[in-house]
Amino acid sequence: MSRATDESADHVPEPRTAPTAESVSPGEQETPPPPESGGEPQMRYVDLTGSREAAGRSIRLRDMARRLPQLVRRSLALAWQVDRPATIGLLLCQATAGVMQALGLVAISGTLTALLTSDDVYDRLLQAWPSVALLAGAAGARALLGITVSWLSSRLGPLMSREAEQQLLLGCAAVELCAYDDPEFNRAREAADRGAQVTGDLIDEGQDLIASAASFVAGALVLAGVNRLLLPLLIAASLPQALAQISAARVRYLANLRSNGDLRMLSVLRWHIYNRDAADQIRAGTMAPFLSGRYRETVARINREDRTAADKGARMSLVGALCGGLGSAVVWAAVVLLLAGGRISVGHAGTAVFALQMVGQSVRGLVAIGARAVRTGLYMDDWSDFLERAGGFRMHRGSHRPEPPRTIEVKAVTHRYAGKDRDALSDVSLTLRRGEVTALVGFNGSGKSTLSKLISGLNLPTAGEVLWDGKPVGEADPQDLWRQVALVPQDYAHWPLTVRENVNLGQPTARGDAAVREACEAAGADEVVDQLASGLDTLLAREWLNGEELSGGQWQRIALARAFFREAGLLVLDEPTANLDPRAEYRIFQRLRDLAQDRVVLLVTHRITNVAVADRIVVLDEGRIAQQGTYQELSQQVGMFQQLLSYQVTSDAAGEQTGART
Ligand SMILES: Nc1ncnc2c1ncn2[C@@H]1O[C@H](COP(=O)(O)OP(=O)(O)OP(=O)(O)O)[C@@H](O)[C@H]1O
Repeated sequence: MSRATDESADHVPEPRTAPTAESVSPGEQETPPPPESGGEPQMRYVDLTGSREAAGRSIRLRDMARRLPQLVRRSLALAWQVDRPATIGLLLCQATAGVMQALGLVAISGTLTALLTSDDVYDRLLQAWPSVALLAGAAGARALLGITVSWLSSRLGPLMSREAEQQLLLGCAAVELCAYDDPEFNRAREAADRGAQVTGDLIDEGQDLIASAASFVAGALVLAGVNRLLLPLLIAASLPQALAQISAARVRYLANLRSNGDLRMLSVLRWHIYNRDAADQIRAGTMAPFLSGRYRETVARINREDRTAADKGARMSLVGALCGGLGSAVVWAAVVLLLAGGRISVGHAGTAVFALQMVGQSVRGLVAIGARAVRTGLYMDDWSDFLERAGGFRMHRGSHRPEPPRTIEVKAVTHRYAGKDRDALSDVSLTLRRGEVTALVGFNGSGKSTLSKLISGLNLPTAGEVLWDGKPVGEADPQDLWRQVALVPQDYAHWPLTVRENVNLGQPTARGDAAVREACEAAGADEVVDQLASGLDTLLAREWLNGEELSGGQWQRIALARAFFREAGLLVLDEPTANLDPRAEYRIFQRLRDLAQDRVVLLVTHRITNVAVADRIVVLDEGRIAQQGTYQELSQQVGMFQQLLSYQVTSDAAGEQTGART
C-alpha cells in the first residue's frame, strides 16, 4: 500500500513565485564568497534560518515518535476540511486493511498447522481449505482496499494543496504593504509557499504511516501469540537499521539545506532566462553564455553537495544493513531454537516467519515514511505559522468607513522603510483639497512616490499622521479606504486579462461597457481598443492563444483608463504620462482640471513644464518639503523649482536643436 519512496523525501520544493527584487532581500544575501577559480565574486543567497534548520535537527527518532501522531491527526483534520466522505472512507479502508492483515496471518498459521499435523493428504487438504479460503479472501480484500485508499488519497491530495494555496493567497492579500520590504516576511512567505505545495503529500504520508502501523500491530499481535520473546527481539534487531536510515535522511536533508541558496539562485536565473521580459536584452546584450555559465557553476555546486551527501548516506545505510542482517540472523536463530526446544509448533514457526517479515517491513516503513512526514510537517508549520501571523504583518486597522475625502491632511509625517538607516520622508506637512490638483516634484529618490503611498493609505507613516477628513487612515477599514482611491503607479500591472477586465479590474458597474468605454476615451485608450480585433474582449497576453500585446504607451493609456473608471474620491497619478506621445500627454493634462472638480487629485511628475495645470506644487528634496506654491510663484522664486525648470527647459531646447539638425 505504501507509495512513498525514500528519494522523494529529499525533494525540497523551490519557491514558485517569480523572484523579485523584494523576494531576494538584502538580509538573505551572504557577503560575497571568495572568488571561484579566480572569477568575479558571485552573489549567493542563503536561507539557513528558523524552521528549516529545525527541520534538519528534528529528524531524530525521539522527535519523530513525538511528532508522527500529531502529523497523522493534522493530515486527517485537513482532509476532513476538504472532503469528509473521502476521509471517512480512507479511515474505514485502513482499519479494515489492518484487520485483513491480522486475519491473513491467522489463516497462514491455520493452513500450516493443518498441512503439517495430519498424515493423510486428503485430511490435510480438507482441514486446510477454510484457512486457505480465508487467506485468499483476506489478500483479495487487502488488494481492493489498497486500490481504494490510493484512489481516495489521490482525490484528497490535490484538494488539500489547492486549499492551502488559496488560504496562503488570501493571507498575503491581508498583510500591510510594508511587509514586502521586510526580509523576514519574504522568507516566511516563501517557506509558507513550500508548505502549501507539500500539503497534499501529507495525506499519502499519513496513509502510509497508518498502513505501516496497522501491519505492525497485526504482525506484533500474531508474533506475541506465537512467543512473547520474538517481538522485543525483532524490534531490538531492527533498531540499528532504522537509526541508520534516519541518519542518512538527516544527512541528505541538511545537504539540501546547504544548497538552498544555490537552488534559489537557479530559480532566479531560470526565471530570467526563460521569460519573455528579458529575452530581447539577453540577445542584444549577448548574455546567454554568461547566464548559462553561471547556471552551470551553480548546478555544479549543488551536484557536489548532493554527491557528498549521497556517499555519506550510502555508507550509513550500508552499516545499518549489516547490523540489520546480524539482527535478523539472531531473530531467525531464536525461532529455530524455540522450534528445536519444542516451545513452538512447526505451524507456529511458519506463522512466525511471515509475521517477522511483516513486522520488520513495517518498522522500516514507519521509519522511512516517518522521516519524510516529519519534514513535510515542518514545512506545513511554516505555512500555518504564516497564516496565523501573516509573517507578523497582518493588517490591524480600524473599522471606520471613509466617504470621498474633502481634505487630506499630512501632519508632520516621517517615514522610514524597514532595514533603511535614513528616513525617506522627514516631518512633511501639507493639505490636499477636493477640487484641487496638487503636484509633487523633485529629484529621483526625493520621496514623491513614498508620500503618495502614505496619502492613499497603502503605507502607514512611521511618525505623524495622514488624516482623511480629520480621521487617521490607520483607523479606516482598508478595503473601504481603497475603494476611494484610484491609483496609477509608476509600475502599473499588465494584467493578462481582457481589456474590459484590465479597465474595470473585475468590478463592473451597473453601466457596464458604457462606463468602460467612457474611461477609455478619457485616457485616450479608445484608439487602442478600436485597433484590437475583439475590442474590449481582447485578451492582453501575447503568450496566450488569441492574446494581443500592446506598446508601452498603449499600456499606459489602459492604466489611466483604470483610474478614470474608478468612482473614487482620491486620484493619484504617479508619472502618468512617462510613456505617452505629446498629443496623448496633452489630452491627459487637459482633462485633469475636469477630474479634479469632484475629487482630490495628486500628481507626481518629472514633466515640470506640465505642472502649470496644478493648483499647488510641492517640491520635495531629500524627503523634506523644499518649496510650496503655485507655478507662477515658484517659477519666480530662486530655489529648487527654478532649478528643475531650467533643466527641463534646457533639455527640451537641446532636443529641439538636435531635431533641427537631423
Ligand atoms: N520599498 C522600499 N524599500 C526601501 N526603500 C525604499 C522603498 N521605496 C523607496 N525607497 C527609498 O525611499 C527613498 C524615496 O523613494 P521614492 O520612490 O519615494 O522617491 P521618488 O521621489 O518617487 O523617486 P523617483 O523620482 O525616482 O520615482 C529612496 O531613497 C528609495 O531608495
